[in-house]
Amino acid sequence: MTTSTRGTTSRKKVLPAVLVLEDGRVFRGRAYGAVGETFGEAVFSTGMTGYQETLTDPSYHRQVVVMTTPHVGNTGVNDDDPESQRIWVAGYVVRDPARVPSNWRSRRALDEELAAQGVVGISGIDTRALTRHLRERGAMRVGIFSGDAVRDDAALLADVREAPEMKGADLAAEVATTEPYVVPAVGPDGAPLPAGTAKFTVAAIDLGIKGMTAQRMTQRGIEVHVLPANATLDDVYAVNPDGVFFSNGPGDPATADQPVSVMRGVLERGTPLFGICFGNQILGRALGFGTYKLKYGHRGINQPVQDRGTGKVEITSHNHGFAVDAPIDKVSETPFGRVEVSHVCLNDNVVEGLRLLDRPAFSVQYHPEAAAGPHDAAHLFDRFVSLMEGQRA
Ligand SMILES: NC(=O)CC[C@H](N)C(=O)O
Repeated sequence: MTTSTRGTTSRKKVLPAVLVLEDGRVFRGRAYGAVGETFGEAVFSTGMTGYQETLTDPSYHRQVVVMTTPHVGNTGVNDDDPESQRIWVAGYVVRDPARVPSNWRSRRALDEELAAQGVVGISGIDTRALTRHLRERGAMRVGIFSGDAVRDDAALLADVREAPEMKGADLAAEVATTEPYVVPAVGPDGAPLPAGTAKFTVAAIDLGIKGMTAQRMTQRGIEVHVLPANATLDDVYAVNPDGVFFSNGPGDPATADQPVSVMRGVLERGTPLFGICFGNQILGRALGFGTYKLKYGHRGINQPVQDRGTGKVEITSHNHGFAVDAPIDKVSETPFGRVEVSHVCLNDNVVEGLRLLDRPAFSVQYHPEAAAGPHDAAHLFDRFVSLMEGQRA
């Protein structure tokens, strides 16, 4: 089996493709995007819109994303919506791709973009049947093969079963920046403020950060110092931060020992702290809770989450396959004081947020930055600002 997961040849004509799940189920369709072969964890996303944001979210590294919405690519690809510099999904599965993209911002067709970036996909399969299968059996390894990569099913299955699993995968450093960089705060007109004039400085540990997350902070007068995934506590305090942020990211949170130890140092010092998604799982671990793999995860932009403090329900954007194992009905005592589960998913009672009662720290498992998704939870960035203001008062 080749170790490459990226195809190279772009599609000139309709070529056959086959999707093989590790439990032996096979779907036959057409090549979509790059032609070749790819492997990853098969997961489904229920987002009806926002495919560009999904494709470029670094948390999807090594995952093959199945879209439950049948029509994909209708608005083409623009230069405004990517959440990072490239497409990160390992493969892409759609039912019925747009034949003619149409939108005023569109620059290219989605299948051309996938091909240009070497991302192997498949179209024309029954994505409802595939989604129901993953829902029954759980997320599992998958391969997509097209063009010359199509061989007999048994050989393909053997290759799929050799691919690495998501459980135990340590991936943040593979997607995060290797060099620190600064995203300047912006004024009301969106223009960057001169260095040193921002209201707050935040050290953001990049475990796979999305572009919109930094923007939600810079719009609130925060100068964001993005640091590599392996940043130390000294690196964090070298930027003299008012607050520390831990981002989303790919892989199994059980492997993220370095960020967990940095976070414990931040909690000890009592600096305001906010975590999103992977950052929520890291806060869970820093407090002494475990994490576990969900059967098929939450992915999409229409997931109902309840804030247990206010009782309010937010419709939120999700992308997680792991979750924090904390009791949802009681306040827990931890080495950093009392903590409550602040948010739960109404579909399955999974922990969606943590809040410390004795320190200025909180996190959510979902995506308040949206992109794509509703803006119901954007106020959480204001909560982070309030914690930093409170620390100054
Ligand atoms: N978006 C994220 O940060 C995902 C976190 C983690 N990789 C998970 O799958 O649960």
